[in-house]
Amino acid sequence: MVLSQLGGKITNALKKMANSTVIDESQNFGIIYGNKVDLANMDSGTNKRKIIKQVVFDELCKLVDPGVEPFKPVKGKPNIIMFVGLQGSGKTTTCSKMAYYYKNKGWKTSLVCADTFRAGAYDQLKQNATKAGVSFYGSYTESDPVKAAKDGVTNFTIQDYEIIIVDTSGRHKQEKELFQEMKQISDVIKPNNVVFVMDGSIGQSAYDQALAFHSTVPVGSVIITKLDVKHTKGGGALSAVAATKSPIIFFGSGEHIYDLELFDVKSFVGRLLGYGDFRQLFDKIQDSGIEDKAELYEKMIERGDITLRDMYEQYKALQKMGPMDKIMELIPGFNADLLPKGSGEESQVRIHKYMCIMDSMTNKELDNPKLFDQNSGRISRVARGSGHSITVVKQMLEEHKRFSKVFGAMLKKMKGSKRGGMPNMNQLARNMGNMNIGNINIGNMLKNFGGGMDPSSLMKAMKGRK
Ligand SMILES: Nc1nc2c(ncn2[C@@H]2O[C@H](COP(=O)(O)OP(=O)(O)OP(=O)(O)O)[C@@H](O)[C@H]2O)c(=O)[nH]1
Repeated sequence: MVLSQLGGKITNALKKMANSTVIDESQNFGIIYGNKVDLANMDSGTNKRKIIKQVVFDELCKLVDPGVEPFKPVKGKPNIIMFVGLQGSGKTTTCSKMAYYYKNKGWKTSLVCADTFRAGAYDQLKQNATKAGVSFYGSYTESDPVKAAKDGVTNFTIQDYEIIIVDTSGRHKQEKELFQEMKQISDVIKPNNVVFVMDGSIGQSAYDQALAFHSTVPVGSVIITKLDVKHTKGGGALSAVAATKSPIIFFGSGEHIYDLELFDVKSFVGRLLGYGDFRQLFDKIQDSGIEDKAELYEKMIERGDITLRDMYEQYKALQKMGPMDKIMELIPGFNADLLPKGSGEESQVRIHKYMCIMDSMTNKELDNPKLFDQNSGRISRVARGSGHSITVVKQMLEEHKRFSKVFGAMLKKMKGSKRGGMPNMNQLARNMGNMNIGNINIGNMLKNFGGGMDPSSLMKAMKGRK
């Protein structure tokens, strides 16, 4: 059976199983659990579904994990990373995302354009390098990709760059010449890691394509792109791992520079089987720094009030976590289809606007928003200073009032209560009925979690997965 079809078949079989009262052994699982589960000889009280689910999960994890340590760059020396993949797989975009990732982790990072084939590749990578805030090398006039790659790598090596990412042109396995050229680039720049980029929606051809690349250059890592695209589960990832015997290191979750997620085998398999992804969610929350703000929250609880400065800090953390719709998709059981299309983007833009406005306020105003009620001249001044209209500043202040009303009530309840006084989701949903982030209604969103769950158990559940 083609490996890429496996994920789909298993998911369907599990769904059938969930809807039936009797387990039918012909339901496809033989391929996965083989002789690992002896259903016939199990006690009648055994939860067979649970056991099968676990075995399927474990076996899929083994298929996605080749048992090879992923490449780790070494500090203080040039780490040359060469990207290869099919045309349109998302190579150029992913190179830039990876550069952004390493730059943010404090590595001296650069991008080299060795795609002299596709008109526009140079401009695309150069613009992305600017967005990512990393150095760029490329040439409009050089038509030899091997020379472009060599010059770029030499240029950055002598300047002590630690991460040098080389983007090459996309190719199909039929294109023998292009494959030869890719090999020449690899022979000349001697990459420490060759990354094979694969579109997550690719079907049956995944195995052959991956093999064609791996037999020409020493692929050491795989990145699966476009896992955010609807109905894309990334079953082809199993084929890519099988063909290259290399670990998947990241996956692409959108078109933006920050849409690159560290790959975790269990999370991925859970996602493949439709279980949601607490691990990713927890990592995002941790990266946002929200957890380091214990002191800030204690002060808020003590005051039972939220200032503009507190709101600014919350926005800052939200911005780091990325668009809201992407975060919500990671919550198991949450139906992301209920969110309006583009809602995540819109909320990011709005949050950015509001933060600019708050940047133009004085410390006194940030700590005491009531000052704006006493003197409307302050609103005009902030509008002028931030480059936004008076209407937008007023909208922002209204948003703060709503925010403060809802959370202020919650904070008052939390003060002095036994388990931190966290209300359950239904209570929160009622309180937040009027609140929006961008065009996402927070009240509706929380109702979607189901009333039984409370935020503190959510946090515990997430931590349990760590
Ligand atoms: N939704 C989504 N789109 C992506 C992702 N990664 C890349 N893309 C989009 O896929 C398209 C192709 O990406 P490129 O980076 O230009 O592809 P490429 O592999 O460099 O293309 P060639 O140079 O022709 O080989 C672009 O529209 C990207 O924005 C992803 O993770 N999610």
